[in-house]
Amino acid sequence: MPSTGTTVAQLGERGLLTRVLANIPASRDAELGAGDDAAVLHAPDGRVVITVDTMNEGPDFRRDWSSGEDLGRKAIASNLADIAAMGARPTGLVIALALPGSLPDAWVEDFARGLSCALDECAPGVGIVGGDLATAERIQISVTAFGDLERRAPVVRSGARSGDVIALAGDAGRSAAGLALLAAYANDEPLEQLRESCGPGGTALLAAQLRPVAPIAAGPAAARASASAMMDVSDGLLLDAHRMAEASNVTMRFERALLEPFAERLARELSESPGLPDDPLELVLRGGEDHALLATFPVDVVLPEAFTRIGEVLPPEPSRLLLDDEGREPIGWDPFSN
Ligand SMILES: Nc1ncnc2c1ncn2[C@@H]1O[C@H](COP(=O)(O)OP(=O)(O)OP(=O)(O)O)[C@@H](O)[C@H]1O
Ligand SMILES: Cc1ncc(C[n+]2csc(CCOP(=O)(O)O)c2C)c(N)n1
Ligand SMILES: [Mg+2]
Repeated sequence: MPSTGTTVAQLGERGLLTRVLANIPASRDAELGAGDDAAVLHAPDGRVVITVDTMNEGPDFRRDWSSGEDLGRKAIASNLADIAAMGARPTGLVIALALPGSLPDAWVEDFARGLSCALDECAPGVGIVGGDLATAERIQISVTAFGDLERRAPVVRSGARSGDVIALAGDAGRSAAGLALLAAYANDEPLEQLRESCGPGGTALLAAQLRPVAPIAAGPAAARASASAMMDVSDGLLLDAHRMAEASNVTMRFERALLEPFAERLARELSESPGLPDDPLELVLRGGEDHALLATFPVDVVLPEAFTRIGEVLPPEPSRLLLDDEGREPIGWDPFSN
């Protein structure tokens, strides 16, 4: 993207809207898209699934690590994962952006490209139906996403039953491994150099952190296959599974042998980045931001293609979380204590 050297302040709200609106896809489900006071979205099921999530420069991302395109992609993955986690099909999004006046306009075009590419790749036909522009000292990105249940019941966190299989669609620990690489090296090395020194495996982990890809289609697939409970894993497998276990009043037991392939993949990808981190299985258990789908299914169900079995649901025990027979604490990401 050739930079014209123009800033957001020079472009102004109108100019910015023209730039942004020119580059974002429309939604197949929009009767009226962006451009008026509000949008009109179809709700074929009659019920609407709604979620909102905010990313703030500083606590949630750094501009020297994430490009505009990275953040556009991450905003789509993290928000559509919440819609998918209800078993719903995404129908549209609205995006509120607060930008510093000094931000180059190329950043905004880059961001819009990230939105479009991620939508094309993981939810074709879903688009941005509106948004809001404001100014702030640091970038804030707030996304509201909508979804349709297609006449199914929502797949809630409280539906896990003793005897169910626990399954995962998507990555575990790879995004956190990418963040660990950034934290360990990126202050001394430019990102390009870091990509070279950590090899293709490390580069893939950086991408998992900066541009996570969520298995959006797996959400409705799980619902069609009678998933009993589901959520996206944003704060870490143990912490999010603990939320599901509490809501369902069950114990979730993960099998070490079934998680080992995730840890082995991580170990391979980290092999050219010595000194990092100590135990890949701990990253699999505690790492957040992969936006994988954690679901439970009755034991006789054939798991949808995207899902891998990782454990089983037990009746409530003193420990809500077990790794084989060892009790585990719900340790993961908490935005207020990190
Ligand atoms: N400010 C708020 N007002 C009302 N409800 C809230 C507020 N913040 C969070 N919640 C609700 O609390 C629940 C848990 O929120 P949390 O952010 O942990 O989960 P989530 O929405 O799945 O997040 P993630 O984006 O990390 O997947 C959600 O149902 C959310 O709507
Ligand atoms: C610069 C920088 N600092 C920290 C992190 C880690 N981080 C941010 S949000 C989040 C979990 C999901 O958040 P939420 O629950 O709000 O959706 C995590 C693990 C990062 N990626 N970049
Ligand atoms: Mg969630």
